[in-house]
Amino acid sequence: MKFNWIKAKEYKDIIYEKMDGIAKITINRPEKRNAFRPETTMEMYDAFADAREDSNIGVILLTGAGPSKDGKYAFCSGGDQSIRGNKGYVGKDGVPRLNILDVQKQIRSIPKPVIALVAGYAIGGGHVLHVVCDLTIAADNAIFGQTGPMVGSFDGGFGASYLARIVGQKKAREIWYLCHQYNAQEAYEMGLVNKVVSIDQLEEEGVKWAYEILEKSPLAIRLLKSAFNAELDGQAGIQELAGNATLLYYMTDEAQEGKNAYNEKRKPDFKKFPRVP
Ligand SMILES: CC(C)(COP(=O)(O)OP(=O)(O)OC[C@H]1O[C@@H](n2cnc3c(N)ncnc32)[C@H](O)[C@@H]1OP(=O)(O)O)[C@@H](O)C(=O)NCCC(=O)NCCSC(=O)c1cc(O)c2ccccc2c1O
Repeated sequence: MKFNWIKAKEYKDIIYEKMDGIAKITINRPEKRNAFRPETTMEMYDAFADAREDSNIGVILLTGAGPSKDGKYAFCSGGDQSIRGNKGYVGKDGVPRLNILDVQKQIRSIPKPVIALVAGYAIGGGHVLHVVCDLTIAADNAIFGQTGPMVGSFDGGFGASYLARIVGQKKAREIWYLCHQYNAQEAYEMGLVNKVVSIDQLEEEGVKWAYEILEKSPLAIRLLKSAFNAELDGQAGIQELAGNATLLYYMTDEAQEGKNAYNEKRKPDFKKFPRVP
């Protein structure tokens, strides 16, 4: 099915579109299996920030452009090794960066579900990208794996610890120590993806899941996301959950009384608010 995506902003390395409450970010470097360079990552950060700020957007899809000229698909093959320096990935400004880590944190903390739509390779830092998304829908041609120990890298953050929460310690260690590749069915069986569909159904399925989520209570979804994160993310996770508690508290008459009293230069009257058991 063809959807009426509307371009939301012009970028070089990504395509950013919106439709009916859904934002879609597509990494668009198919000739490099959608490997990211610092500019790609900066654009992704900017687009995710826009999707966060846009109150009409409730779900974000993250995917990779394809197929490339040789007919192969990729979600993302991680950091672009051709511009990797000795302090990170070097962009046009000559500055080395590992700024995909900022995007990982952003995906986790954005108070809206992010769904990875994976066709073809999700490898290395590209694999970690789908891992940090709330949900993953895989095409039947999807291939998953880490390459770090083969190419002189590793992601000891979410790429290791959150992966282990998803597939278990033994499997996560296997994935990183052996650097094998796993097909969509194997990924489904280890709980790494939520569903496997045919390649021509991938976007349709992602949009269907997004529409289903959009029908649900936005605050309930927001609170659930921060609740799922809180346990693993330590102080940062608790901050997110607590921020949502503050958001809800601000909506109460009790909190309004405090603010109004301050602005009206009077003593607040909190006595009228019950202390529920
Ligand atoms: C993804 C592949 C398994 C696909 O294999 P296939 O045989 O289908 O395709 P080719 O290998 O021929 O690739 C076609 C074409 O694309 C280029 N390419 C593919 N991936 C990359 C890449 N990551 N960087 C640069 N270029 C890439 C390839 O060179 C070909 O170009 P030609 O001009 O020769 O046609 C296979 O491509 C593959 O294994 N790719 C490498 C995967 C990889 O090792 N990725 C990096 C892992 S490390 C990482 O991503 C990483 C990034 C970070 O920012 C971190 C930050 C903090 C901590 C850790 C980080 C981290 O680990």
